[in-house]
Amino acid sequence: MNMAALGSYFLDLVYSFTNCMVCFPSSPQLKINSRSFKILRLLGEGGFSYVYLVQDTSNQQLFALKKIRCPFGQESVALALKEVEAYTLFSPHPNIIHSIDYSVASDKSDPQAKTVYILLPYYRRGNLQDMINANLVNHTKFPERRLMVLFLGVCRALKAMHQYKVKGPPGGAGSQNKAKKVRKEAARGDADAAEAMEMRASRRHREGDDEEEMEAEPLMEAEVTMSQEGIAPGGERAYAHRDIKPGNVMIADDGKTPILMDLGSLAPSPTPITSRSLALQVQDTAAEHSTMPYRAPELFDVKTGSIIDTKVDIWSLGCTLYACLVGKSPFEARSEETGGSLSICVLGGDWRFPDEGPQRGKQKANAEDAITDTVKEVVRKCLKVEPSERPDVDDLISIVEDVIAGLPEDGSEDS
Ligand SMILES: Nc1ncnc2c1ncn2[C@@H]1O[C@H](COP(=O)(O)OP(=O)(O)OP(=O)(O)O)[C@@H](O)[C@H]1O
Repeated sequence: MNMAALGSYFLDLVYSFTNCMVCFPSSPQLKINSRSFKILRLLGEGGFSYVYLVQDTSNQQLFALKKIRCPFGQESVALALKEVEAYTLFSPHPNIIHSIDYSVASDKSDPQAKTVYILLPYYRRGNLQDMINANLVNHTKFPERRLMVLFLGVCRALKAMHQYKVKGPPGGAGSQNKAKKVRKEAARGDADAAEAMEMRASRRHREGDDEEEMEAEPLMEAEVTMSQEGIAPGGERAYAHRDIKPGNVMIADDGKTPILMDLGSLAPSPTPITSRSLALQVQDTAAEHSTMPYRAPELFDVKTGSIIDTKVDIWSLGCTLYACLVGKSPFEARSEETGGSLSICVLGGDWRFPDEGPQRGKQKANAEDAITDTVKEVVRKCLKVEPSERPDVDDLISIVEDVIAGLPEDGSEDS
């Protein structure tokens, strides 16, 4: 790692420790496509990324800025840009995050290293995991109806992904040619030219003078878009999110609308597992992208001849709903209880609600803590070890709508 990269890495590390910028004499600033932002604080971090709260210096508007380090050249840039592409794919959707702008910055002293910045709307209420944590600390729980309405929103976001309809070529042939050009440039290793084009496109988009063209602008040698090749406009091209978990569901400012985020793990679906090497590759990708306590059993031990499809998300939804009801994933809960490994619990479908099993009598004592049977049934349906026994997203939506219709209004609608 060169000195500049080391310096930037160190700064990120300091931010992550301090989680606050006030200890610096003045707030650091950065520019995304000639627009200036003041970095206010670190919101969160993932494997190779940091998410900052930033403020547009021209109008004080707040945004979240995801900074993805790509130290390994074109391949890691393509991966980060795949995430950018995913943000534009489903936009606009009320329950899926969209990106506002992005840019790729070069490191002057290391031509290999790049940093991808993605500007996102800022959700001040945090995510479902933050709400779960608050419930655990305050000994409170989600009002069931409100929870199921949130859950329904997540299901609707997934419907848009699982049943994505291919759009026509926006921007026409011209922009398709540009797409090819950037791909060629990137392939030639002329990443700076590709980058300059992306930044110009981004600027045009922001200024609103060429929105169509921006939509069609190539974001990368795109796994996501390329997977649509050969499918006529209007035809279905399913995608699986592959990392559904409470931490990836933000809560909009109205307190009622869930926003599915972190589209970095999005992948075309289904994937027929035609060889042992593909099985291992899919398993490795799952280990990298899908959070273990929420990961479907078929991804722990990928079998040659099987098909991995969108049912992996239905499993993760079941785990997410359980976590909202109980405080942690069903398999974390069970492996802590039994001392067994998490993967064995997942593969065996070994989980239960806290008021079931040997402790039942004792735990049932507090009727207020009881989870409504119809809500439990939603979890049970999603957590079938055999993927084909899980409902698809349409079935799940109608099940959840029926459950909501049968639930009493929550006492106080906490906004
Ligand atoms: N738009 C946003 N508004 C507010 N907070 C956000 C936003 N985006 C991300 N965050 C915060 O940053 C954290 C990390 O974001 P994100 O999940 O996108 O990063 P990641 O590197 O992909 O992490 P993961 O390891 O979970 O995949 C989130 O859990 C959340 O707390």
